Amino acid sequence: MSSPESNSTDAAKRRAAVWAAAQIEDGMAVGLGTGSTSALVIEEVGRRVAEGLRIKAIATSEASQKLALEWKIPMSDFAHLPQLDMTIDGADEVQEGTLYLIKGHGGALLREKIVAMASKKLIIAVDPRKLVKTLGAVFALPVEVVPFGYETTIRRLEDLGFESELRVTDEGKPYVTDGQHYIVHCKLPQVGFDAYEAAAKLKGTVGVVEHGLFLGMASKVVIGGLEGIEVLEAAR
Ligand SMILES: O=C[C@H](O)[C@H](O)[C@H](O)COP(=O)(O)O
Repeated sequence: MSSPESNSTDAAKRRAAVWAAAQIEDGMAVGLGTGSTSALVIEEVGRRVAEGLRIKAIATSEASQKLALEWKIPMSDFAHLPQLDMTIDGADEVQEGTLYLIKGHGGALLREKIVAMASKKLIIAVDPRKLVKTLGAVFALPVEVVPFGYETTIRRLEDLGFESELRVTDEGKPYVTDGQHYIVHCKLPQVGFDAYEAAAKLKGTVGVVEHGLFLGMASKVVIGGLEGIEVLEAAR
């Protein structure tokens, strides 16, 4: 049986998802995110498509692609859609004020970043637990690495000051992403942390494919709540 807390979190996610899906207009090319909140967005988009909304979409993971096809959402790819009007995705953490994000605990950060970069707008749908004052307050930062030599890549991430741990499955095997990479969870320092500096250091580390810091990318963050929603806009 689910607890009252998980019920209220689910209701909050759904409110945020419904608002985000309502931002899609007829004829748009749309990126579909990954995770439990994005699954609710896909469900809502599927409902709107069944009612006649005409869109083309690109998914940020194999799981979201499968779900979108189950909902009969017309799916496409970057060979046919050079640019997307909007991507709707979730996040693990949203920093208050800056709207900087940590993403990737669903293992999809690389495709999520590629899709977000190809979108005019990135709308993030979350429940209130995701709002933080400092990035890394709750979650470690997922960093996608090449499997070859991951042990030495982890050592270099540690040398940069990030306490790092390989993500493993319940069976104790390395977690493998859709892109056949591994994920390393890096603890972010909570004092004197500079997100852009950290992002540059991570990008400059050989063996790192991409990291889950999404800085200056979110156009809007919609937070579902018990009563309704709140929409935060990025200061531009
Ligand atoms: O890789 C996964 C994504 O970044 C998700 O958007 C993130 O983990 C949030 O997922 P959820 O909506 O399930 O909390």
